[in-house]
Amino acid sequence: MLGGTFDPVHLGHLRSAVELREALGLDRVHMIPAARPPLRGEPRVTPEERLTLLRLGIGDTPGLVADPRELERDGPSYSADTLAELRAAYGVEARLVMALGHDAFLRLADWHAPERLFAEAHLVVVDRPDHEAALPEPLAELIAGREVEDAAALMAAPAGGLLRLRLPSRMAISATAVRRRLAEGRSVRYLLPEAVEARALALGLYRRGAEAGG
Ligand SMILES: Nc1ncnc2c1ncn2[C@@H]1O[C@H](COP(=O)(O)OP(=O)(O)OP(=O)(O)O)[C@@H](O)[C@H]1O
Ligand SMILES: O=C(O)c1ccc[n+]([C@@H]2O[C@H](COP(=O)([O-])O)[C@@H](O)[C@H]2O)c1
Repeated sequence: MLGGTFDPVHLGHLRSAVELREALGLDRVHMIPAARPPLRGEPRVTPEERLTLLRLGIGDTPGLVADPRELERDGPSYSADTLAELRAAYGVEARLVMALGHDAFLRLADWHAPERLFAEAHLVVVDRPDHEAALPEPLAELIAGREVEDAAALMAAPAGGLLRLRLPSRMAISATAVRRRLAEGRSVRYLLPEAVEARALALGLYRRGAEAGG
């Protein structure tokens, strides 16, 4: 699982998903837009539009799946609930991994039922440029004893481990910077997949003064 607000999806997300799949030998990566992301304000664009952009971004990429399941639940989009659904779908023996960037990882202790995340899945933390910071104390306690050295050690069990990964193509792309550029009418070429860029420009998504929801 690679969950995100995806407001909008960008090449940093998509390249990370491809490289995660390769590094861990995953059958597939479920990219799951958060309908109502728990720890941030309302996204600029509706969940349905963010899902449409994600589908366009993934296109026919092997092994990447745009997964709408969080749009089908009410209330905040808690990852613990999403992982429980994936666990029920794949069974107790499956290796389940939740991937997240280092910036999101730093807030993990504030998430809903963080211990449940480790009961359902492994956590893989992906390095992002410009996001190095010391771990807060509650997070250090939460992950104590969970960290493993490499993908093989992680995949020896169905859940419960933590691996930090530096993927080959670390990309300093953020959705915040993409939204700012679109608001200012500046180029987003090579930050977004072409089809996502084309739709964002055609609909005037993220344009200054545009309605939330595009
Ligand atoms: N360039 C990137 N490289 C690796 N991981 C990333 C990158 N951008 C985002 N992620 C990770 O993908 C997940 C979803 O990210 P999100 O949709 O919040 O994008 P974002 O670029 O961080 O957005 P924003 O700037 O709006 O906070 C998070 O775990 C985040 O850390
Ligand atoms: O479950 C939670 O409490 C929780 C709190 C914050 C973030 N998340 C998830 O983490 C992913 C990245 O979130 P964000 O806000 O960085 O886009 C996305 O799938 C969110 O639903 C989940």
